[in-house]
Amino acid sequence: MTTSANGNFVRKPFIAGNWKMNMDHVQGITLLQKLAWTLSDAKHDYNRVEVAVFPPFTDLRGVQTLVQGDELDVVYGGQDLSQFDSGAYTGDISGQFLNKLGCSYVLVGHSERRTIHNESDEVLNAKVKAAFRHEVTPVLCVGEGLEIRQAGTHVEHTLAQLRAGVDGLTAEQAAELVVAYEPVWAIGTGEVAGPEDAQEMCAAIRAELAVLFDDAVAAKTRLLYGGSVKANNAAAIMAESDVDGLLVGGASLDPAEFANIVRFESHLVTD
Ligand SMILES: O=C[C@H](O)COP(=O)(O)O
Repeated sequence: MTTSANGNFVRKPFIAGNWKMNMDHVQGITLLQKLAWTLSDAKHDYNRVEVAVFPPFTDLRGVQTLVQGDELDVVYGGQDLSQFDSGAYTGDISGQFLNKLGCSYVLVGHSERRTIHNESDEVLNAKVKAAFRHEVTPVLCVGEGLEIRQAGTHVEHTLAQLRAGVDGLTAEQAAELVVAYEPVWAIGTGEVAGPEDAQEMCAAIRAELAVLFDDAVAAKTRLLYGGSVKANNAAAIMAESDVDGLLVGGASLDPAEFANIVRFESHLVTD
């Protein structure tokens, strides 16, 4: 993350927990309550570091009720949305429904959607646009698999996904967008891309946004890293200048561990 002379962050850090297909609606409420209590005890400043959770769809109404009832500062979002607004699309969820549930964000093109559900760049671009249509901020996920990493074409591959995902967006939308770099080989495997790998890709994504839009957009778009993030590696990754946040999977299911990731600043090594 980049800080200005007064110590404030240039872009507000964004720490997000993707629960994936874990936590039914009862378990989800308990997890969120424990997270909120832990952060409250630690006097977490939500104005300084934004905290988001991405529960399964079936948990969202309960999460909304808890967030509203207890006036929590945690924001939340869906793990996917339809590229369509309504109609005969069995099993799909409209961005309008997410908006109505108070979702601030929605994941688009998570690697598990790209691989297991074969979602194409074209469909993902339509989903990004659908999210904006319904005033839900998309978190566009990009990243390479192991073979591409080993072939050394990971930057080119990931930038191609980025270009396809943001095609047709306005500069204003691109500045609001969040992009998550997730090397697929580092997801849920315990393999962590090093902070320098996260920085290499985030810098490349930012440079590409400057080409596709302009420098002002590139300076505003928040870029996340995701892949086996834990409390013990979060601070080092967040210390990289172009990394503005973390998309956390497994470790977000443990409220104490996730709260420690959110509080990465307390683990920063100072000279
Ligand atoms: O959405 C989160 C990423 O897929 C990372 O998952 P992970 O932290 O379990 O590796």
